[in-house]
Amino acid sequence: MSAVVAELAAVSPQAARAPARVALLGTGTVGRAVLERLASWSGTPLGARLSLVYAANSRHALGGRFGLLPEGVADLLQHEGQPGRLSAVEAVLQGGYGPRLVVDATASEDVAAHHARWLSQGIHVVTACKLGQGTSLARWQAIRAACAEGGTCYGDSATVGAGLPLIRSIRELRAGGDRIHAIAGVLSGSLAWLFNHYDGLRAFSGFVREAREAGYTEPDPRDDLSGEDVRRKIVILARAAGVELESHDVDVSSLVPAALAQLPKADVDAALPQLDQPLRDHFAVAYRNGEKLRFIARLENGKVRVGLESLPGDHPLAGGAGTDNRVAIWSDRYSRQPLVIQGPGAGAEVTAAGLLDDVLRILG
Ligand SMILES: NC(=O)C1=CN([C@@H]2O[C@H](COP(=O)(O)OP(=O)(O)OC[C@H]3O[C@@H](n4cnc5c(N)ncnc54)[C@H](O)[C@@H]3O)[C@@H](O)[C@H]2O)C=CC1
Ligand SMILES: N[C@@H](CC=O)C(=O)O
Repeated sequence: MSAVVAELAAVSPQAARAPARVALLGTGTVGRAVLERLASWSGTPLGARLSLVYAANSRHALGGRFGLLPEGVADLLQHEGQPGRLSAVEAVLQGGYGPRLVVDATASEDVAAHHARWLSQGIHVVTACKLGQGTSLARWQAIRAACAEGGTCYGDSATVGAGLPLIRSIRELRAGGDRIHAIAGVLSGSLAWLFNHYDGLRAFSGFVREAREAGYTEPDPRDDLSGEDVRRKIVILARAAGVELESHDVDVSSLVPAALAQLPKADVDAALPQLDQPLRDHFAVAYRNGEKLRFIARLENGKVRVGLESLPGDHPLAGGAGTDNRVAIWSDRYSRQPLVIQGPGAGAEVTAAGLLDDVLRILG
């Protein structure tokens, strides 16, 4: 039982049994999968623990004091949703006894900027978005301080590895007295998928479009290809490991040519072929050396770098398939051979499951 639920139980057993009141922000690739998973819990003990009282995307919002049926939310949002304001979230979560939670399935800076405020007001936050903990050190510190102030939890498992037990393992090693010496690995599911499929023959841009259609990339695929998404993830892992660095301390080598980086989002798709020749060249060199291309993040001696590497086929970080993330962690107890964690690192279903696992962990 979490501290918050234990406190509620002490005040009123009715309060402790009340379902948690949940607001879901974002009904895109990940948000839709959250709704599907919630719908699959309907009529089960898991379903009885949560009541979805608010859902919103960037255009519409929908509140239901007595709970919304997850299976009907997408339709209702489109036909009956009203323009939403983030300030409405606190009001809609008020009332009733259950713990209050926001699930952030957006990639929105505005939403991330609200995390600390909600946490300090007693609202737990569970997020797939890395803009809360993976950007400025000041915001990361504010989130930690707000958790302490509000007696709340920040569920961040889905921010790195789409819910793989990465952040948790690092925290548990440290809680057991270990120091983290180094972390290295593939942290991008979309880039893993791209380099597991790219054959140097077909256009790289075609693979990028496939990865986007499959829901592996960020809403703007340049966030993956530029290494920005990986920057945020390694920053989150580094801070969890006790290295409190700033985002700009990370040395990132982007795959995005300058001309493509400057385009408005609407023009990106047509310009993706700008990636093709540089990637063909990288691939040709790696192929001649019998090596594989992998997009790697490394934290070593307090320094962090992110970029494309050409690795021997039998290198420990060259393995994996599909969207697999593969991360090696060296610590006091894993000093010769690292702890290696591998598994799908992108995709709607695994990410939604990671988010809802965090929700259940918080409810205890
Ligand atoms: N797709 C994946 O495999 C994974 C994604 N993530 C993260 O999950 C988040 C969502 O990703 P996707 O679902 O792929 O993106 P998406 O673009 O498909 O969906 C984003 C949703 O957020 C909504 N939104 C934007 N601003 C909002 C606001 N102010 N209030 C309410 N809703 C708002 C949009 O309308 C849309 O419904 C991102 O932060 C991403 O980094 C994390 C792990 C894996
Ligand atoms: N775009 C991200 C999705 C998960 O965070 C990735 O490719 O890993």
